[in-house]
Amino acid sequence: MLLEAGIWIGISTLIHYAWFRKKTEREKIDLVFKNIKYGFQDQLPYYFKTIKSDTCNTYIYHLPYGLIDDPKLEIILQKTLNRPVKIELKNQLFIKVYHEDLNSKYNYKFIKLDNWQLPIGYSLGEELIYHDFDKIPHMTVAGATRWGKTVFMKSLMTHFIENHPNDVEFFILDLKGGLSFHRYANIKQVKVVASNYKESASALQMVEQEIKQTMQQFKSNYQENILDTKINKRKFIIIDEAGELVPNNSMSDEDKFNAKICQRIMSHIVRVSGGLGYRMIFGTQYPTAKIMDNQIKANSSAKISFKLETSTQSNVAIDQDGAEKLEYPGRAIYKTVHEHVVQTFFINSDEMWRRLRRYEVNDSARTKKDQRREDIVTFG
Ligand SMILES: Nc1ncnc2c1ncn2[C@@H]1O[C@H](COP(=O)(O)OP(=O)(O)OP(=O)(O)O)[C@@H](O)[C@H]1O
Repeated sequence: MLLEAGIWIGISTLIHYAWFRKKTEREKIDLVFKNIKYGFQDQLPYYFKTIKSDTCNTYIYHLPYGLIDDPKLEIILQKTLNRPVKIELKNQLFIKVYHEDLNSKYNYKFIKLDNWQLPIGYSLGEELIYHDFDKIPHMTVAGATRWGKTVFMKSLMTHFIENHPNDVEFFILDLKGGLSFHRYANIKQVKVVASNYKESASALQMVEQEIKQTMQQFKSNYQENILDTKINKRKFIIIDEAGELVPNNSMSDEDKFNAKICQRIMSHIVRVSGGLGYRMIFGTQYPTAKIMDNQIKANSSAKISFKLETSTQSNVAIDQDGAEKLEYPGRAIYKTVHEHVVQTFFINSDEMWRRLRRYEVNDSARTKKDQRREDIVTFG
C-alpha cells in the first residue's frame, strides 16, 4: 500500500516537473512550428543540429520539400523566445537566437578595410557589415530628420579620408545651409562644400566637367572601367538634402534654374560615372517618387534607411516595409541583394574634426586651387 502510494507520488512529481519545467529554446521552436502549422502538409521542419557560439545559438532544421520561408516566423520566434532572432533559409533553415540585442550606440573607430569598403555598422551578434563602393558605386540614404543620416555621411567621409587620404575627393552639397559640413571645407580632400542652389549647380557642373575629362582619358587609353586600371582615385558626391533640389513654385526663377541643372547632372552622375570612379551618396528625409526618381533608384543598388514616418516612405526608400519601425537614432536597414538591420557608427563633430584637422589646408592654397578649377569649369 505504502509502496503504491510512493510510486504514485513519484510519477506525479515527474509529470509535474515535465509539464512545468522551463522549456528549452529548441522545444519552444518545435512548439511554434506545430502551433502555427509551419510545415508542408503534416511534415514539420526536422531538427538537424545546434551550433553554440559566444553570440548566439544557431538551430538548424531540414525542411520538407516545397516549404518556403514565412516572414512572420522570425517575429513569432522573437516574441516567444524573448530574444533577438534572425532566420536564414539556404538549403536548410538556420534560426539564430542571439544572447544580446544590438547596442544603441557604437562609437566610430578607425577600421582598416580593403580598398573602397565602408563599415556600415554592426548587425546582431556584433557582425561588422560593410559596403563595397567598387562593387556598388551609388547609394541612397533616407531617414526622417534627426535619425542619423548626416552622422552616417560624416562617418563615411572620416573613414575614407583616414583610409585613403591621397586618393579620395569629396564634393558636398549641404543644402541645410552648409551647417553640417562647412567646418570641413578646408580639408584637403574636400573639393567643395556648396550650401545653396547656385553653388550646388556650380559644384555639380565641376563634377560633370571632370567626368567628361575622365571619360576622354579612358577612351584614349582604351579603358572601360576604373577597376581595370591602376587609378586609385575615387570621387564622392554627397547630397545632403536632395529634396531641396526639386524645383517648386516657391523658388525664385534663378533657384529653379539652378535646381534643374542639379537634377540633370545628378541623373547623369548615377547613369554614367560609376565605372569612372565617381560615387554618389543621395540623402533625403523625403523619400517620395518625385525626389527619389526612378533614375536615381535604378542606379543606386545600395540603399540605407534610418527611421521613416510611414511604410509608404519605407517602400520608396528601400522597396519594403520596416524603416517606419526602427527604434533608435543610428539604427538603419542597409539593403543591397541582402538586407541587414544595423546600428551605424556614431561620430560627433569634435571627434571628426580631431581626426581630420591634420588635413586642413590654408585659405590661400585653397583659393589658388579653386581658381585653377574655375578655369576649367563653365558656370551656369
Ligand atoms: N549612429 C548613431 N548612433 C547613435 N546615435 C546617433 C547616431 N546617429 C545619429 N544619432 C543621434 O541622432 C542625432 C541626429 O543625427 P543626424 O544629425 O545625423 O540626423 P539627420 O537625420 O541628419 O537630421 P537632419 O536631417 O535634421 O540633419 C545625433 O545628434 C545623435 O544624437
